[in-house]
Amino acid sequence: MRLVRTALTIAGSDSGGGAGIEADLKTFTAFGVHGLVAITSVTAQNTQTVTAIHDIPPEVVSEQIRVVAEDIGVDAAKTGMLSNAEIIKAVAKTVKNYDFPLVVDPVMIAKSGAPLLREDAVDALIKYILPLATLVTPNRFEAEKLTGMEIRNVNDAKLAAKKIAEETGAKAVIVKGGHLEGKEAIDVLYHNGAYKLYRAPKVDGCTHGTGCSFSAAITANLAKGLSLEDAVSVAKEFITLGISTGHKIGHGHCPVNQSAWIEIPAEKWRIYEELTRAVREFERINPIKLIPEVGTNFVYALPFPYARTKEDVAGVKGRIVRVGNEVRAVGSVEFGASDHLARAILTFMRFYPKYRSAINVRYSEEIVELAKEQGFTVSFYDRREEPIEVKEKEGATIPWGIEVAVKRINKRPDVIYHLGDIGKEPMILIFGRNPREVLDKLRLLI
Ligand SMILES: Nc1ncnc2c1ncn2[C@@H]1O[C@H](COP(=O)(O)OP(=O)(O)OP(=O)(O)O)[C@@H](O)[C@H]1O
Ligand SMILES: Cc1ncc(CO)c(N)n1
Repeated sequence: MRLVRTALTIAGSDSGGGAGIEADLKTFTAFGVHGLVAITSVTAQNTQTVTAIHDIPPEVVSEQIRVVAEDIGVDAAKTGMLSNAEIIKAVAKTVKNYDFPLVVDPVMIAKSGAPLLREDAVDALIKYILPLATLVTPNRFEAEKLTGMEIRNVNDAKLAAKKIAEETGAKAVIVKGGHLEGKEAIDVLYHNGAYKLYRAPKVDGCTHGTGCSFSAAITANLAKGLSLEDAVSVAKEFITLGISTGHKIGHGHCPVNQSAWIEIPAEKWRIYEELTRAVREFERINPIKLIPEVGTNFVYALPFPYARTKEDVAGVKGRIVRVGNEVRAVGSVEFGASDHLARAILTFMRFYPKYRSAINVRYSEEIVELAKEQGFTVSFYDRREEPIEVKEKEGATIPWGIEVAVKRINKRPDVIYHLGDIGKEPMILIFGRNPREVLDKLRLLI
C-alpha cells in the first residue's frame, strides 16, 4: 500500500523558479505530498519577462501523465500553463482515463504581461478542460475572459463564479481576489450552489507565482483527503504567508516563498531546543552578579526574513532571576515571551541580520571595561538624549537606542550598554549569531 500522497502538475516550466512547475513542486513538498510532473512547455522567464516559449509535443505531454498515473498513481492533479489547443485536447483526452480530482488554473498571462495561452486556445480550454474540473481558479482577468463580464468587486466575482460553473460544467469555481478592488484579497468560491468567501489582508509582498502556488496548495490538500472547502482554507493561509515572506530577488515581481510554510515551524523547533539548552547552561554557570534587578532575558529570533514581530522571537517566560544564591529561569522558552529584548534584537537584525540572539545583564563600569579588554566592540546609547517624539511613542525607546548605538561606530557591536534614566536601570546587552555564541562572550565577562 502506498502511504505517501501524490499530486500531479500538468504545467509549464518557469526558469525563474517562481511560477509554473517549479512553484507547484515546491508547494507539494511543503505539504509533504510527492510531486509528479507533466511538462507542457518550457519558458525562458525571469521576474521581469518571458523571452521564449517552447511547447512540448502533445503526445509527450500525454505520455508523461499516463506513465506516472499507471505506475505510481495520482491522488489529485492540477493544470497550469497549457499553451495551445493541441496540448489542451491531449490533456483532456488523457485525464479522462482516470478519476483523480482535477484543479484547473486557467493560466492566460504571466504577471509580467506575457501571454501563456494562445488566443485561439481559450475556446478549447472552455470546451475540453473546464467540464472535467473539480475546481477552476481564475483570477479577475481570466474570469472576465471566461465570462465576458467586467469584474470589479466581490459581487461581480460571485456572479462570474456561478456563471462559469453553470456554463462549463465545472464542479466548483473560485474567483481570486488578488486583483479586485479593496484592502482585502477576497476569494469567492462557488460550490454545490453555495458561496464561501476566503479573506486575507492584501499585502505588499512577492506575487510572482501566486496563482500557481495557490492552486497547487489546493491540489496537495485534496490529495491528502481534505474537503474542497478545507483545502482552499489551508491554501489561503499558505499563499498569504508565502506572499508576505517572499525573498526580494530579481528586478521585477519577486516570487512567492513556498518554503516559509515548513521553514518557520522547523526553525521554531530548532530555536526552542538551542535556547532551552543555553538557558540551562546559563543557570549552571550561575552568574549571580550579572543578574539585574529587573531580571535577565535571553532571546533567539527566527532567521531573516521571518523575524518581524516579538512573536517571532523566543525568550524565557517570566525572565531569569536570582533566587537566593542561584540563578533560575522562571518559566520555559516561548515565542513572544520577551518584549524589551525582542525589540532590541529585531532592531539589531535590521543592520546585522545574522545576529539573532541576545542577553541582558547588570550594568557595571567594570564589566564594560572587561569587555573592552577582551577585545569586544562596545557601543552605547544615552536615554537622556532620546528625542521627545520617540519618548512619547510606546515601545520606541529601545529601537531608537539600538539604532543610535549601532550607527555610533562603523563596526558591528558585541556589546551595547546604556546608563539608565529616572526609574530605568542601566543595562548591558550582549549580541551573537546564536545563544551559544552569546554564552561564549558572556563567559569572558565573568
Ligand atoms: N497582494 C496580495 N495580498 C494577499 N493576497 C494576495 C495578494 N495578491 C494575490 N493574493 C491571493 O493569492 C491567491 C492567488 O491570486 P491571484 O489573483 O494573485 O492569482 P493569479 O493572478 O492567478 O497569480 P499569477 O500571477 O501566478 O497568475 C489568491 O488567494 C489571492 O487572493
Ligand atoms: C510557466 C508559467 N506558468 C504559469 C505562470 C503564471 O504566473 C507563469 N508565469 N509561468
